[in-house]
Parts: sequence; C-alpha cells; structure tokens
Amino acid sequence: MDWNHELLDSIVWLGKAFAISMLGMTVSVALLGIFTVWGRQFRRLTWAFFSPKRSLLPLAGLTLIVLMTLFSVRMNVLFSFWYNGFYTAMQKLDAKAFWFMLLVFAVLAAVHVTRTLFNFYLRQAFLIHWRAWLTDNLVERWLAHQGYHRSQYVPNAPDNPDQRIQQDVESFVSGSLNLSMGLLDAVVSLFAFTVILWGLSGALALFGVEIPRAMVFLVYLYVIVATVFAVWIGRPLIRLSFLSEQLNANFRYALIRLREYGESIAFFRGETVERGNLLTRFASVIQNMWAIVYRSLKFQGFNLAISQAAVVFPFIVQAPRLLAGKITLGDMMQTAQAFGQVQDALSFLRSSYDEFAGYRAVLIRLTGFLDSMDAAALLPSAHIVPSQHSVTIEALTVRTPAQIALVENLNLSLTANTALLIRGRSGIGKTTLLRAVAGLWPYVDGSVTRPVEQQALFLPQKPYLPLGTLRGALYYPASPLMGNQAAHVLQQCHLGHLASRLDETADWGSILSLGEQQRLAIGRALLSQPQVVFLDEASSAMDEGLEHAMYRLLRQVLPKSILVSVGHRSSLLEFHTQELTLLGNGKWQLSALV
Ligand SMILES: Nc1ncnc2c1ncn2[C@@H]1O[C@H](COP(=O)(O)OP(=O)(O)OP(=O)(O)O)[C@@H](O)[C@H]1O
Repeated sequence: MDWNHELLDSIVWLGKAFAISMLGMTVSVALLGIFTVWGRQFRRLTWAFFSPKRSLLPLAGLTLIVLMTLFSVRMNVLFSFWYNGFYTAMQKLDAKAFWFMLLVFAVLAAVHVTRTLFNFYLRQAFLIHWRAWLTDNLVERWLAHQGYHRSQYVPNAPDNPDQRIQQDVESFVSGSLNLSMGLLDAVVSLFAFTVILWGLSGALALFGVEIPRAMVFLVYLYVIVATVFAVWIGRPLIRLSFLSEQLNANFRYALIRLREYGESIAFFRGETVERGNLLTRFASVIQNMWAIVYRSLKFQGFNLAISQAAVVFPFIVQAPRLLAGKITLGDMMQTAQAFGQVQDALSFLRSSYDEFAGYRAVLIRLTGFLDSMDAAALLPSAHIVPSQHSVTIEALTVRTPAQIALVENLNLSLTANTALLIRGRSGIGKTTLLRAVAGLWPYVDGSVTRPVEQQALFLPQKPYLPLGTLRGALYYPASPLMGNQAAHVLQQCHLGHLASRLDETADWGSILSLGEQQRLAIGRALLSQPQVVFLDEASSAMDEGLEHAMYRLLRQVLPKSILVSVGHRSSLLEFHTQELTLLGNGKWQLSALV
C-alpha cells in the first residue's frame, strides 16, 4: 500500500461504496416491504419520518450516518494494511520503515478518534430527533378520536399503551439504526476484507484435495454452518423477549394500581390479596426470565465457542506458508485481522439474532398500537350535531357490548334554562346514556344535537384532577387565569379554606375528600360557563344540604345553561323541568316536572 496517495484512494473508495450502498439499501427496503411482514411494519413506522415532503433533514442525517459507517470500514481496512507494514518492518529489522509506520499510525489514530466522536454525536442527535418525532406522533394518535379511551372497545385492545409509547419507541429507533448500520458495516466489510483475504490466501491440501484460496472458502463455510445452527438455537428468543416486555408491563401496571387505589386497599386490609396478585404476576416475569437465561446459555455458549475457535484458525492455516517463507509476518498478522473482520461480518446475523428478535417484538407491538388506534377511530358513535343553547336527542338507541338494549329510540328536546333529571335503578344505563350523548360510546344509533367543545361540560361522579396546582385543576381543561375569580368561586362552593392554596402543587386527587372534589368540579362549571352541564351523580358525595346549595348556585350563576343530571335523590327534582326514567330493556318514560 502506498501511504502517500492513500487519501485520494480512500476518497474514491468511499464515493463508490456510498453509491452502491445507497442503491442497495433502497432496493432492500423496497423488497423487504414487498416480501416480509416485518418489512411492511418497518415501512409503516418510518415512512412519514423520512418523507422528503415533510423535511429533508432526516434523509440528510441518514445519508451522513451511512457515509460515516463506510468511513469506519475504510479505517479498518487501512489499519489492516498498517498492521502488515508494521510487522513486516519489524521482521525485516527496518528502523526507517518502523518509524514511518508509527507516523502513519499517529495520523490514522487521530482520524479514527475524530471520526468516532463525530459518529457518536451524529447518531445520538439523529436518534433523539427520531424518537421525539415518533413519540409525538404516537401521542397524537393516542389522543386523537379519544383513542386512549375508546380503544378499550376494540377487539384485541392493545395492552399497556404507555409502555409502547415510552419504551418501545426508544427500542425501535435505536434498534433500527443499530441493526441497519450494523448490517451495512457487515456487508461492506465482508467485501473489503474478502478481497484482502483472497490476496493473502494460498492453497491448502485437505484429505488429498488441493483447495486454492482455502482461507476464503473455509471462513465462509465455517460461519455459514455456525449461523444456521445459531438461528435454529436462538429462534425461541423472539417469543420469549416479546413475552418479557408484556409480563413486565403487566407487573408494573399492577404496582401502579396498588398506589392509585392505596387508600381503598388499606381500608379493606387487602394486602394479602394484593400480595398474591403481585406475586402471581411477578412469578410469570421470573419464569420467563429463567426461560430466557437457559435459552441464552445455549445461544451464547454456541456463539462464544465459535468465536474462540476462530481466533486460532487463521494462524493454523497460514503457519505452514509463513514457516516456508512464502509470506511475511505482516501478511500473517493481516490475515488474522482480515479473517476476524470477515468472520465478524458474516457472523452479524448470528450474533445479532437476539437483538433482531427483540426488534421484531417491538415492531409487532408498535404496529399493533397503530392498528388499534385506527380501529378506535373507525368505531361508530352517536352522530353529534353542534348547536347553541339547545339539546335535542333523536332516535337514540344505546346498547351494551352484548347488544342488550339500555335505551331504545329516545327522543327529547331541551332549551336554554331547562333541566333534565335522569333516574333509574343501578346498572340500568344512565351513565352509558351520558357516554353516548358525549360521543364516547360505540354501541349506539341516532343523533344528538348539542353545544360542543368548551360549551358542554361533563362532570362524572369521581372528578378528574390533573397533576399540578389547585388553580389548574379548577380551570381544567382550560388554561388557568390569575386573579381573584378562582378564590371567589372556591368561596361560593364552600371551599374557602383552600383559597390560600390555589397555587400550591400537590396530588389534589388524593388530598381532597370526594365531596370537596365534586364541589371543585361544580366550581369548574361556574368558571367555564358552558351552555350545557352534564352531571353524572356529580354531587352524590355531598350531604343533601350541600347538594341543594350547589344546585341553587349553579342555577343562580348559570341561569341560561341547560342541566342534565343523573341522580337518585328526590330532592333534586325541584331543580329540573323534565324527568327521564329508564325502565330496563330499552324502555323509558319522559315526564314534565312543575
Ligand atoms: N365497558 C363496558 N363493557 C361492558 N358492559 C358495560 C360497560 N360499561 C357499562 N356496561 C354495562 O352497561 C350497563 C349500564 O351501566 P351504567 O354504568 O350505564 O349503569 P348506571 O345506570 O349508570 O348505574 P349506576 O346507577 O350504578 O351508576 C351495566 O350493565 C354495565 O355492566
């Protein structure tokens, strides 16, 4: 190798390798997308990110990463020639060549360090941008069409969507980059070092047969046989790693529920049941971990044995030629290095099989998530027509998932300043009717004309208080406003003792009593002044006096608003103008109240 002209040669090599690699990668992605399921899943998850219509930066970043990967192969090739020159200089006791090779090494090492650092930065920046984009995209899909809630009605609803968004996206982007660039590195190294090995390899007599260029054929045979066995041994790891993610997420979910329902569990002294539940879930995690350990022992044991045998193999094959003076010590060392590189490259599939197994599991989970979000978006719901100051329900039929009618052919109309009280025995379908009116329930026919968005407020029995300040909870989902209005509303809702803590951040959902939370929710209605308020037993935790006071307040502050309440107490009747009684089997009765 002529080190004085190496810069130009390397640039030409890089140019050619880059053109071929880009072509090869494009064709591979297209073919994988046509012939394999996981290729299609990969394309589905990556297409939008790399689309030039959206931005040219991802493609530019990927192009640069490909270039840096090829650069790294070229550096390995240069180091392999450096080894040859260096050991040959030592064997010949050539001091001038020795010092020259050290100078070459200094240049190579400096380039290597710079390239490695730049490559690290480039890859990390690329991964961060990709992860941020994909997470954003999945969160958007999760929130769109209320997929986070309505996907529960989809057959085979996705388990643990939180894990998919947080963990799988990370594994997906890093797995995609590591595996694709690892494969590119392997293929290009294979070509580059096979050429070197070809030049260094001699004939070998085996069982009386003369094999020309034996080293090249032997390394290929060696690794191909090893790969076939490794794939066969490692195959069960795909299913095991999929299970591992799922079982861990199930266990984590059970732990989170324990924290969430801590108070109820503590009242019940339900520790024994909870422990049993947690340990059962954890036992599945452990059982699967052992299965992975035993399978990995076989897989890694095989891989290690193969790699160790490969260390001495080239020396054994080349030793007779070195001892016969046909090759130099430098040739011998370069053979060992090139053999190692070809071996590594060919072993890529074998050694990254378990990573690929995990990667496929991630692909299945992420596309499963997208499928259920798509299915949730297509679920039917009541036809909602926006209107001002009126609610009209036409031919509304609401069923359970088992197609049992809860309400059949309901028709009613409410105008400003009127109020409807929905009553009926427990489990008859009152909450489900409100879900249908909100557009959440999929087992429904008919249409609802009503105010929409911020003009309609649904208050459930157990209010949702977001993490953050009390003021934020009071204004939710609108942005909180500073000023005295919030404190005034707290006073009105008999929550004056909390006025000084409005801007305190705390877990308000677990601090406030249910009755206080329900009054806070009434405060939300007073602040947001919607045209219609749906109250689903939203005052059930208050005593009758407080409930009375809250309804009177609602009527005073929101005289024009329509109220639709679900409640059991007869004392609510005086605040309503109509009563809807659900009778079961879809039957209902509507009557006017005076
Ligand atoms: N997600 C669901 N999947 C299956 N069935 C459901 C679901 N949600 C509600 N149901 C069923 O629909 C029926 C009506 O439930 P709903 O909660 O509307 O009753 P309700 O009248 O509000 O009862 P309560 O007064 O006790 O709150 C019940 O039989 C319930 O089991």
